[in-house]
Amino acid sequence: MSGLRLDGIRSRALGPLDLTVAAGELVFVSGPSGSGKSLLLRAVADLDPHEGEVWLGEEPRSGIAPATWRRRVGLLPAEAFWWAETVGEHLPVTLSTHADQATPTLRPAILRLPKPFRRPPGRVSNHPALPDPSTITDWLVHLGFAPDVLAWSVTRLSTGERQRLALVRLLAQTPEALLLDEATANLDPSNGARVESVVETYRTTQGAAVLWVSHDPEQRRRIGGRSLVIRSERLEPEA
Ligand SMILES: Nc1ncnc2c1ncn2[C@@H]1O[C@H](COP(=O)(O)OP(=O)(O)OP(=O)(O)O)[C@@H](O)[C@H]1O
Repeated sequence: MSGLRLDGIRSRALGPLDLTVAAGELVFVSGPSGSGKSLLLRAVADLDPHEGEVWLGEEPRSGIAPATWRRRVGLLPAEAFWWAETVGEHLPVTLSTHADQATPTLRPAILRLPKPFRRPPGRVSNHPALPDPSTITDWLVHLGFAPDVLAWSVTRLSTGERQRLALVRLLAQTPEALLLDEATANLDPSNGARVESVVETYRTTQGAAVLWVSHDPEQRRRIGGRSLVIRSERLEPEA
C-alpha cells in the first residue's frame, strides 16, 4: 500500500496545506462547522477545483486518470449517492438461493464484476486484488445486515443504513487510501463501533492511509492516531 501526501493544496477558503499520511496510518481531522473539512477531502479526491498536488506513494495524482484516482483514493461522503435500484447492484456479489435452503444466503456469494470493478487485461498496476466476496459478506454481516440486504431497494434505506452500506461499497473497491467524512455521524454507539472496527481492520490488514473527518472527540481518543484541526484555513495538531 501507499501513503498519501498533500503538497500545497489550496481550495476555496482553505490552505495552502501540506500533509503526509503514511501507509497504514490514521489521521483525524476536526474543526468547526464550515471550516473546510469536507472541502479538504473533496480536494484530495479531486472532486472540487483546487491548486496543489496529491501523491499516492510515488505517483502524482496529475498522472492518474480521475476515475482511477477515485477508485484508489476512496471518499466516503457524508451523504453517499446511489444510482441503481437495489443495494446488490452496487456490490460485486450476488445473493444465491439454494433449493435445499429455506432462506437466501450470501454464502457462497458469486462474483459478478460490474464494469467499474473489472481490471482491463494486461493493465500494469500495483492496485491490490479485488477482495474475496466472503470479505464483503463478512463486512455486511459485521455491520448488522441480514443476507437479504442485497435485494433491498435503496429507497427504503435509513440514513444510518445508507452510511454503513456506503462503507461496504467503498471498501469493495479496495482503495489504497480512505477519505472518511463523518463516517459514523448518523449511527448509534453500537453501530458506530461496528463501523470503527471495520475501518480499523481494513486499515491494519490492507495498510491503507486513512484521513478521517470526525466531530467526535471521544471517537478520536478511543481510536487514537494523529489528530489535526483546521484553524484559520490551516491544519494544526489538536491541542
Ligand atoms: N460550492 C461551494 N460554493 C461556495 N462555498 C462553498 C462551496 N462548498 C463549500 N463552501 C463553503 O466552504 C466552507 C467550508 O465548507 P465545508 O463543507 O468544507 O465545511 P465543513 O468543515 O465540512 O463543515 P461541517 O462540519 O458543517 O460539515 C463553508 O463556508 C461552505 O459554505
